[in-house]
Amino acid sequence: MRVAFRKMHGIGNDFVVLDLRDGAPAPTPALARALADRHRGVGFDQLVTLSPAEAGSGADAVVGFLNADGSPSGACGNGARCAALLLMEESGRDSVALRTEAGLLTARRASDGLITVDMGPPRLGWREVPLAFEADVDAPPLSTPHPATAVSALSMGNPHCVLFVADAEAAPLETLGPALERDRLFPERANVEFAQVIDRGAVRARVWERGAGVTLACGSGACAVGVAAMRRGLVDRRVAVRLDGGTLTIEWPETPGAGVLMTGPAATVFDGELSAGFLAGVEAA
Ligand SMILES: N[C@H](CCC[C@H](N)C(=O)O)C(=O)O
Repeated sequence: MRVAFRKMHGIGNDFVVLDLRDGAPAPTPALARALADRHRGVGFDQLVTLSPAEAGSGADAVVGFLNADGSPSGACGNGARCAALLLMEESGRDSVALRTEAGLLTARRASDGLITVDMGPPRLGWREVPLAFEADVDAPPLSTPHPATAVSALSMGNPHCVLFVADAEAAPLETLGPALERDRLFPERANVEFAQVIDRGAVRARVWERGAGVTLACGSGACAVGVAAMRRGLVDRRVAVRLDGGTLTIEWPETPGAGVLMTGPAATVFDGELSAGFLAGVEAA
């Protein structure tokens, strides 16, 4: 069996894209983990799969995401931009629709070669995050001690914990990230963002991702940071979220039910094909 893939990234959040539209089998968590290995595999933060969309569903493809540890993710903003780029290049169109676990997401070309994805509305109920028990999502009772002045929990189709800190550069990502990811408040674990408001138009944020660890960027995390800061009245409804790998623009119109618009680049690195030996090694393990 030949398994072709495409390596892509969005401001350094990197992906292996597997096109399953020809009926190829879905990757197992073991294949994801082997592929994610940056020495013995290809290396990625998330594995992105493209599957055929049902006729008449309005979607161009069904897009799925697996983390480097093999666990599923309901949403992935940077991966959605990359999937959209692939589908736009293939079809020659300037807008596409992706069916994801978080819903039908529309993506379109923006100026300067960037891509905007409507990530859908944030989910702000405690059950939707989800939290383990009923609690205020704007003051979630974390068990893990932390240096934040304010905390917000919310879902963009995947769970996020946004911690507002005075200095994002000094945030202990490597130690607090994994502790907060597995805080008992989060039954499905959480992505963790340390956010420092710079001014009404900019936030500096650093990310520890559920199932992937420190990443250079996280699109859904940038949306979560933007939404949390907007809900607290700390920034305007359009904000630049500066991540380690680059900047995403997050806009959340005030219209009721509006989705969060995320704009940023997407890039193709190379196309490749997995060797029979690699696949056999995963099977045998
Ligand atoms: N890098 C992704 C998010 C991955 C989230 C994943 N780590 C999870 O388990 O929810 C993004 O650009 O939105």
